[in-house]
Amino acid sequence: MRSFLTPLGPPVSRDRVITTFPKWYTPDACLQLKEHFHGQVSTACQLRNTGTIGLKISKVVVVGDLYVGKTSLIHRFCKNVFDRDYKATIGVDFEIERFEIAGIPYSLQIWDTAGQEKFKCIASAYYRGAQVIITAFDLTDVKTLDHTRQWLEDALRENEAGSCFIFLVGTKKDLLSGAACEQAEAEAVHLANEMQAEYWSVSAKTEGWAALAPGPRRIWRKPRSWLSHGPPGENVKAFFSRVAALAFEQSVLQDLEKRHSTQPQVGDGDLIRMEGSSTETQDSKRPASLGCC
Ligand SMILES: Nc1nc2c(ncn2[C@@H]2O[C@H](COP(=O)(O)OP(=O)(O)OP(=O)(O)O)[C@@H](O)[C@H]2O)c(=O)[nH]1
Ligand SMILES: [Mg+2]
Repeated sequence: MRSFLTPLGPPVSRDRVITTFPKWYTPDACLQLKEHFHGQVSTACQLRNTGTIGLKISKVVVVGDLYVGKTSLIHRFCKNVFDRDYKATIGVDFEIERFEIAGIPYSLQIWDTAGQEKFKCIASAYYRGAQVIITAFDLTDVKTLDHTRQWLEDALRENEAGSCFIFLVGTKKDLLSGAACEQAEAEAVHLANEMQAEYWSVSAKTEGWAALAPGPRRIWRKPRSWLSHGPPGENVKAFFSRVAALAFEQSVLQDLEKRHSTQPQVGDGDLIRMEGSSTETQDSKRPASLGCC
């Protein structure tokens, strides 16, 4: 099927290609339990009938207290780096990440906002038009979890109710283990349900094979730390893939619905034109978005 269809833009890096629907972190606090793309979305993607979605950039805003690790989370995903030194974000910053989802190009514009009170009014000016709101807190600091309610309220004030996907993200997972981690996650899952958010625990710090692998001549085995921490930036890539897939699917469905509602219905006009009854074909009457080129 793909071979005779025109490619939509330059290819993206391999680790930004999403072919199967990414899974939730915990079924106890997730936005959708399903494991596949919506049937209509899969069909539209196969036929490349996704309208302008391939050109669309969805806005994601990341909010939360200062020092919780918002910038670190974004930098781990977009640049695969981790900086131990704290440099407060002043106002806002953003990164654009390109994906290919079910064969269709798709981009996220990820807005990193300042957690410091003195920058709050600058940052809040950028909340509008978000398709995804990520509220971040530090798993080792319960105060920051309490504050996520307020951050979310502020972000929602600038957006239409019910129009955004909400995520609650516990950061610095590497600093907690065992019962302490379970306790922190249980509290967060409870709050996520209250907020109608999906919950994820992540670490921007965990290093992968690049830092842990022995010299190039020796046979490299999966480092022991991977067993508990996984690859670099535990859950970071999985989390953003989930964000991208949910936002993408919603965009395609909205686009299909919009196009369906603007299609002429039988009986809409004065006459029902029979096929071949006029020199003007039905195709020439279709809205431009349904054309093949
Ligand atoms: N151990 C550990 N430290 C982290 C992690 N993520 C961030 N940090 C550290 O936490 C500190 C704050 O991180 P930032 O990402 O700058 O925090 P921020 O939320 O962007 O802060 P503001 O920009 O002031 O709102 C830095 O010293 C980071 O190195 C993590 O996953 N694990
Ligand atoms: Mg920051």
